[in-house]
Amino acid sequence: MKRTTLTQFLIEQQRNHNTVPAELRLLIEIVARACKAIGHNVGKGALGGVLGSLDSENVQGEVQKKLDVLSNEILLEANEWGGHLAAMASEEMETIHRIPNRYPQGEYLLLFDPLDGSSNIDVNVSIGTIFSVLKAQDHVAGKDVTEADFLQPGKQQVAAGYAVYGPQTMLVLTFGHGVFGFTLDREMGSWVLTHPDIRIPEETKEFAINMSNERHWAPPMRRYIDEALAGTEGPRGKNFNMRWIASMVADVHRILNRGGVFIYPWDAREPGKPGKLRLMYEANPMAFIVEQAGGAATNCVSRILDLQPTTLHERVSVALGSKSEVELLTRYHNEAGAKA
Ligand SMILES: O=P(O)(O)OC[C@H]1O[C@](O)(COP(=O)(O)O)[C@@H](O)[C@@H]1O
Ligand SMILES: [Mg+2]
Ligand SMILES: [Mg+2]
Repeated sequence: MKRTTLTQFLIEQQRNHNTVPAELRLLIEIVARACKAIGHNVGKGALGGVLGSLDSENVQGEVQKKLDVLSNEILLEANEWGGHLAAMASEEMETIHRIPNRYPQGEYLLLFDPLDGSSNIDVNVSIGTIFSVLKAQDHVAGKDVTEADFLQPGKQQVAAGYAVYGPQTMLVLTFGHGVFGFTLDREMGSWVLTHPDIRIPEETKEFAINMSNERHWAPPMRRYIDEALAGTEGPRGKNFNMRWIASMVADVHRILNRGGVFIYPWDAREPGKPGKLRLMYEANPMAFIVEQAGGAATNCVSRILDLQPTTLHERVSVALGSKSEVELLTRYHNEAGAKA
């Protein structure tokens, strides 16, 4: 079997589609290398002293795990000098991180959720890293990048991807021409293309949602799930299965491979907050990947990739996966005049 490594794949993409200029290729290779290092630390577990929490909280008031901080540092350090970046933003940092003057400045902006699924770290369940790449708009050499440069709708992403640290370590990427999955060959240390052109099945009988929040949901959300739970006797006329890993990366990875829908909706406990997940680090990159795999992604009302962000750490409701299901639950919200 012919083995295509990540480097070979990226060079081919550059030749065939002209979507991956050399600078972007280098950036992705550096992110991939950082993910390899994060995966290595994840794999050490208790032996590496990487489990457990720190005393600190991140900007969203969440207690930081040791691996949240370590993964953030690995990504920052790896990308500072070689990533053709103007600046980075992370779920774990209050403000943007400009590339220090001593390093060459580039034209890209990198955003990441360094460690997704933090609650699963200490119980040895799949976790991941999510990232998104934008171009700095009107970037003028020497001008300081600001937070405003990051506030671009997700449809302007030039690349997005995630790494999943599970039974296998995988990297899934899009540049806007399909979705490609690479498995880490742990002996050789190289990413090998194992899932070319991932497509999400259009129809599904499986949903992923945290059911413990049901009593707090808006009526259209309850309608959608109630109808699925009614099974063959209900309006959907079929039985549904449920899965919830509590790592978005792992749930989305399953959906990419066998279909399904992932939902983290608005709920009434914090009515002023649109949802739990972060638009820039979680929803946008995953929405780009899911659309590129033939699925759909909305905030239950409209397309995620069209949303104009107003702040770096903005939250959003998320419904993504098999197209027909996302369209149905989005229609229920729109018919009920629900707000996103
Ligand atoms: O704990 P809950 O409500 O099930 O939420 C799980 C969700 O929270 C997240 O863990 C948030 O990600 P972080 O670990 O990066 O904060 C998602 O990955 C996941 O889908
Ligand atoms: Mg996350
Ligand atoms: Mg995180």
